[in-house]
Amino acid sequence: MTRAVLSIGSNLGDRLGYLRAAVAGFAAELVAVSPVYETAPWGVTDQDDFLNAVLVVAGDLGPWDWLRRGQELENASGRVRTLRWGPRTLDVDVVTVDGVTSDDPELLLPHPGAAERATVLVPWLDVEPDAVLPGRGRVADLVAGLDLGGVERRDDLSLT
Ligand SMILES: Nc1ncnc2c1ncn2[C@@H]1O[C@H](COP(=O)(O)OP(=O)(O)OP(=O)(O)O)[C@@H](O)[C@H]1O
Ligand SMILES: Nc1nc2c(c(=O)[nH]1)N=C(CO)CN2
Repeated sequence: MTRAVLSIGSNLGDRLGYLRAAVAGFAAELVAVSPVYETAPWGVTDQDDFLNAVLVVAGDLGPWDWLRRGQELENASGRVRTLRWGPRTLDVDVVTVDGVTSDDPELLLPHPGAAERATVLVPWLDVEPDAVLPGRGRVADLVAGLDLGGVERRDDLSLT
């Protein structure tokens, strides 16, 4: 049994529909679903805004199973891999799995970008106010040090 925090995002096509498909894909393991945020793109800034959310999941699956399930859902969304950090129908990142650390490039844990990404930490904080990013500290403290401009909660959109 493991518990994982997943970051989901979309900025191409039916963004909310793709996020809902990700939620459906983890329905049996869902512990919590965050609000939806509309977020300005980081990395490659010349692309459309994303919708981002965070899922907490738990079940009889290991770290690689969470990754593979996420990749299956990305593929099912018709995701085409072009540019790094470029537009995508669905992205599923494994942020943490319990206290597991991994330096395998195919599954880096905790996700190395998470500590700097308001698009991950802000929705995570909504569902787990006491969350800790292993090795980096309390999510609330990390969020306090970030620029939250361009991260707007969309209470008119729901994943549940
Ligand atoms: N924690 C992780 N979650 C998801 N994919 C990971 C993780 N660690 C490594 N990877 C690998 O990253 C690759 C997918 O990268 P992808 O193209 O989705 O990156 P990205 O989402 O554009 O960038 P970033 O990884 O910075 O969020 C896959 O090969 C996957 O195996
Ligand atoms: N706002 C936002 N920007 C991004 C995102 C994302 O999920 N949200 N994902 C990216 C590639 O992983 C690149 N840029």
